Amino acid sequence: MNPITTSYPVNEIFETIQGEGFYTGTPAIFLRLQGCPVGCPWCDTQHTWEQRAEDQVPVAQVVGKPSASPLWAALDAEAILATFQAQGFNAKHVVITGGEPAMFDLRELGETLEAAGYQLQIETSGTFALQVTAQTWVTVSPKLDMPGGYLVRPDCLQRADEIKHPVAMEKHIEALDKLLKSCPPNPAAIICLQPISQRPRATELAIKTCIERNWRLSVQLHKYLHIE
Ligand SMILES: C[S@@+](CC[C@H](N)C(=O)[O-])C[C@H]1O[C@@H](n2cnc3c(N)ncnc32)[C@H](O)[C@@H]1O
Ligand SMILES: Nc1nc2[nH]cc(C(=O)O)c2c(=O)[nH]1
Ligand code: SF4
Ligand SMILES: [Mg+2]
Repeated sequence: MNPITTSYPVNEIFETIQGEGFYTGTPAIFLRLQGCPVGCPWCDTQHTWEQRAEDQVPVAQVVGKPSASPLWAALDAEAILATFQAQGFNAKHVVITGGEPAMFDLRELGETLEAAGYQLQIETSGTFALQVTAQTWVTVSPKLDMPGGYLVRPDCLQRADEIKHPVAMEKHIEALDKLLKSCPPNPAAIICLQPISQRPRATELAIKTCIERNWRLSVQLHKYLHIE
């Protein structure tokens, strides 16, 4: 008898260059999962917030479809791997994002993809308990005081390989300082500041603060390059 397999709501699968954080510049397959209740007002992917039954489609419609659509397909780990292979993707780095991918148990997916030679990265807000393989690179982009009312979990910050904080104003740096003081992160975690929506003042603030603190700048390279 087959064990029960986990099904994931997939909004998109595409191959591009990782545009954010530590792995910026790395060819990567993006797996975007549908659904997020956190509600960041400036979120790039608001089309992924709701998972509606009427938006479910066959897999063909989430591979290479226009990116800002709420359509999703239910795929298990084997179907996701088969899609990567059928597309002939070259990248061996897989970024699982969303939406909020930490709402799902990603261990079966991770084990399947790692067995096929892929390395995984998760992009998460840190507001749900992580269910990822030990080898998964964890990028936590903490979401503080967002409309959904979710709290950043100390266990996520301790597991983070990278903390990538979106900033536009001084108060966002202060909020990060307060968070890192109250919930000490993994001491090896790399800290990046990511300007919100390429705003010039946000970018200047991020550059200045990164130089002062010896943190890294993450500029969403894909937006400057006009690629997905
Ligand atoms: C769309 S989120 C999806 C993954 C997860 N929900 C999260 O927030 O980390 C992926 C990354 O994009 C960042 N992001 C979203 N909208 C942004 C914006 N307008 N400007 C800069 N970064 C943004 C998030 O902070 C996160 O690091
Ligand atoms: N190129 C590219 N890099 C990214 N890094 C994180 C992304 C995301 O939406 O999570 C993203 C994205 O949407 N595109
Ligand atoms: S947690 Fe991530 S996907 Fe959810 S609203 Fe915020 S940025 Fe968007
Ligand atoms: Mg994006």
